[in-house]
Amino acid sequence: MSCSITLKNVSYSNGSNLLFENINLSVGHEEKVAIIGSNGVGKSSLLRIIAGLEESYSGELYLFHNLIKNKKDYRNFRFEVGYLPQDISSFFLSATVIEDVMFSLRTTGTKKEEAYQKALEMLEELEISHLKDRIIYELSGGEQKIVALAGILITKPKILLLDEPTNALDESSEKRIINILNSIKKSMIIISHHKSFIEQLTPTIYKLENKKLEKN
Ligand SMILES: Nc1ncnc2c1ncn2[C@@H]1O[C@H](COP(=O)(O)OP(=O)(O)OP(=O)(O)O)[C@@H](O)[C@H]1O
Repeated sequence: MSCSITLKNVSYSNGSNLLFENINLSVGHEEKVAIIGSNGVGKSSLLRIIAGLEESYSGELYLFHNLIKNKKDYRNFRFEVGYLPQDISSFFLSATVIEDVMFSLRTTGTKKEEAYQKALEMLEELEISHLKDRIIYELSGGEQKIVALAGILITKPKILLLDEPTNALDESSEKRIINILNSIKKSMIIISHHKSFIEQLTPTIYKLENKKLEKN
């Protein structure tokens, strides 16, 4: 199988607290994998490792079969991985929705006019065109989640890492996210407490429990 993400014997401690030990996981090309587990077991920490934000783990992380030893190695893949953190309060770098979604694309070297057009298309695709000129921090939590997703999807990463993508969303917004995630062909790891949400995305569900990651 062609793997986008591989973890080999990954262990991680938060201070003196061992969160997980010898975790192995393979996420294939365009495969969707969900991770569930109780509060505080380390799901977000595991996703942060895969997102290149934690270095103090042991074991091996591979992206597209390349061993990632440090942040410098990770830099080669920074446009291939889109990470949506659980807490998006410091996610946005621009004031308005359109500016922020454009900004994401500008970081990849896209010219302003093209970035503007593509950002408009992305807002339309996610059905949030009406929010275009709104100040992001005046939006609801759910609206902010969809704007954050727009900023990630516009750069067309090959891997999506989504930490609780629907935790602030109402039923209709959650449905919209399900449709969007089902329509895009990317390798994904999705963390969620909502089993009904996860089951509409993928049959491949892992549970983090007792420091181990097991197929659910
Ligand atoms: N910045 C931090 N400093 C200290 N401890 C932290 C920090 N972030 C997380 N922790 C601790 O690490 C443990 C794992 O947290 P993590 O967020 O990875 O769990 P989780 O499974 O994602 O939980 P939840 O389902 O509640 O989001 C928890 O005990 C948490 O209190």
